[in-house]
Amino acid sequence: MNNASVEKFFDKVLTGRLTPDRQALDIIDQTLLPGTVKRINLSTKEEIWEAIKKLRVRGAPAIGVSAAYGMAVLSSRSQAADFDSFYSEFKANKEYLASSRPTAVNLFWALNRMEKTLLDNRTKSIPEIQEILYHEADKIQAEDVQISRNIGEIGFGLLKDLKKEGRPVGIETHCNAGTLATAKYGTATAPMYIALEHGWKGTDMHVYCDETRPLLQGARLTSFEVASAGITTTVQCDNMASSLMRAGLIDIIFVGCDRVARNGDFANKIGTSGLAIIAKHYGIPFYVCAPSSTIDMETPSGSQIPIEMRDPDEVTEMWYQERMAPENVNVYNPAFDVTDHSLITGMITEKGLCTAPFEDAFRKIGL
Ligand SMILES: CSC[C@@H](O)[C@@H](O)C(=O)COP(=O)(O)O
Repeated sequence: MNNASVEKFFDKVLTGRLTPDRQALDIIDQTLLPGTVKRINLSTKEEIWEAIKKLRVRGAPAIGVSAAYGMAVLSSRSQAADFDSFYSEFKANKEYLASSRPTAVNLFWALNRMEKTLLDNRTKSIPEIQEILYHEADKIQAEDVQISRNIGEIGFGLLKDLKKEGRPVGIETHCNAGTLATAKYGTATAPMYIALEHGWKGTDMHVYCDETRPLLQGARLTSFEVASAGITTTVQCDNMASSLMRAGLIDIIFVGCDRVARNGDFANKIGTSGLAIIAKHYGIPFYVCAPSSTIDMETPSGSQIPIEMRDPDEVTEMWYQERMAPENVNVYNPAFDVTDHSLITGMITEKGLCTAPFEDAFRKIGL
């Protein structure tokens, strides 16, 4: 794939943007993928909340970008006559959007950043502040593109070291930490897209996407993205990871994260910790791709990360015509799990590669 076609691919699947009149968010509805590629507009606070809650837009950085744009759109409609009433409307909208999902820290990070911008500009007129909020959301979006690019360049360095003549580099990933989950390159997928930009062919890599039960982000989203970009792709069920690794097909694992605690423990899509444990057993390098906005120095360890529990129907009915389990059976359905820092080979941030001890490494990159 040449650079022009990589760019065309990105244009098709980009997640966070505004409509031209800036009155609504324009997102791809990820619940319909891969069968239907449909863009939808979100203009009310209820629509934005519902889209995040229902995973129409999902993935930690994309949730943050959407929340920032959401605050800019909602604030632009304010009829408030003075700063205090403008700010109290802002705070009510912020609190409402913050209640959509609990685990990905980027949501709160982006909302707090928008609030700080508003407060830093409190002496300006309301129309000026409304414009500044749009500008800040654009900045968050543009920074996310650059952050993913940097993560991709570092990850690409690791891929280059693994390249051997006559055999693709085997990469396993879990859930979707791809273009759909960010503003452009993804985090866990960024090394692959950057590899294409550096002239690798799609056949130089083989990406193994865990299907990612229960909502199948790996099967529906990552394989769709990566295959659309022309990279050799295979989907396997989550319980096949050990079999893949034992067969010698996996050289490296890249995953994303929803929140990284100060000690390096991190929450990511349910199933990630199991993957890390299996990788440790087989001696396969396990890398977490982490924008610094996902590292939460206020959370000491993984035990303090709030884990979202989701609707039991996602396990018993959601993707099938018939029920998959008896009516009223108990269901355990956490959306995320915590991986212990001892299982991580390295954490790739946009500011450099962090290795244990993680707290020291995070301090060194300015967190
Ligand atoms: C760059 S996205 C990182 C994570 O948000 C991703 O790996 C993940 O777990 C997403 O979960 P989801 O429930 O689909 O929002």
